[in-house]
Amino acid sequence: MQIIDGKLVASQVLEEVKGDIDRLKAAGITPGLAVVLVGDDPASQVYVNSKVKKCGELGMHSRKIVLPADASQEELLEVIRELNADASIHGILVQSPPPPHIDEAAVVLEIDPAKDVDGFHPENVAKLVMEDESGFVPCTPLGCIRLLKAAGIETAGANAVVIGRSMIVGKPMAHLLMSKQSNATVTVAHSRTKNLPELCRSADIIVAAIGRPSFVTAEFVKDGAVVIDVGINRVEDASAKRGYRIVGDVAYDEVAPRCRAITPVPGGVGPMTIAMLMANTVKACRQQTGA
Ligand SMILES: Nc1nc2c(c(=O)[nH]1)N[C@@H](CN(C=O)c1ccc(C(=O)N[C@@H](CCC(=O)O)C(=O)O)cc1)CN2
Repeated sequence: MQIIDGKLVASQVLEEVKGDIDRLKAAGITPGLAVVLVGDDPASQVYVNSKVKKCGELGMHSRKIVLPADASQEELLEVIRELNADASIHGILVQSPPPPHIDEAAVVLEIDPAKDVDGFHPENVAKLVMEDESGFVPCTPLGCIRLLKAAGIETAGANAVVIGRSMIVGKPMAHLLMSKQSNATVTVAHSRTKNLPELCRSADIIVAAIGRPSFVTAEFVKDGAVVIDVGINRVEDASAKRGYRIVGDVAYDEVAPRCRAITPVPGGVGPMTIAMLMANTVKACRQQTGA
């Protein structure tokens, strides 16, 4: 059984990205990312700070904009319009989830698709479906594909089951797996899917992105399957330093012995999200500057 080391693969991606940034800077261009946070959700604060920190480590320009939890939709849209017009910013993202009164779809529509490094804008969604590589692909599924490649997993002809149909992971993941780059046969499962354990047992590759701790148990997994765990769930644990533990959507201890390869949580898909965000920002910078 192979444990796919997301920290290692992320560091390799970041090394490549750093080389690209150094070359852009030598040509007088500094890639810039703007990260917008609405509210004070502790997990979102951690992710936003990690993104800004990573920009600094790579020598990229960044702007962190924090709006109060009661900021209006119009205030947020105004911030995005300003960032769309800022030539030093090549990538823009609004940390998800925003507070409930914010219409996230409308916010995404306001972001210039050329700066939409999260790949959430309908123009980029269409490009993903049409396999137009000029678009931006959401960072987490892009990271999953990179992990499969790094682990030497053959996707062509494989039966893949993606559990979860979110716009941020499940749907884009399904498209990436069925694309001509991957050539897998894909089934998307969700909360209303019948006989889910049986369906998953037919899969060579399972991508768990359902957001429920330890949901995928050994009965879901056939011997020799590859399991990619996208879940990042906080579970209370008084004995843990932070008072909680991060667990995935997969019951790792019982599933891992059955697998050909599996991603752990933490240290699997999570670190890839930020690495692919940096890669998307450099791609956006290149496209906008022609460099
Ligand atoms: N606008 C966006 N919002 C959100 C995205 C996104 O891609 N764009 N993804 C997630 C959160 N996320 C980045 O934003 C993210 C989640 C997890 C990790 C990570 O490295 N996790 C570690 C564990 C971290 C911990 O211990 O707390 C791991 O799995 O090893 C990075 C980024 C939702 N929102």
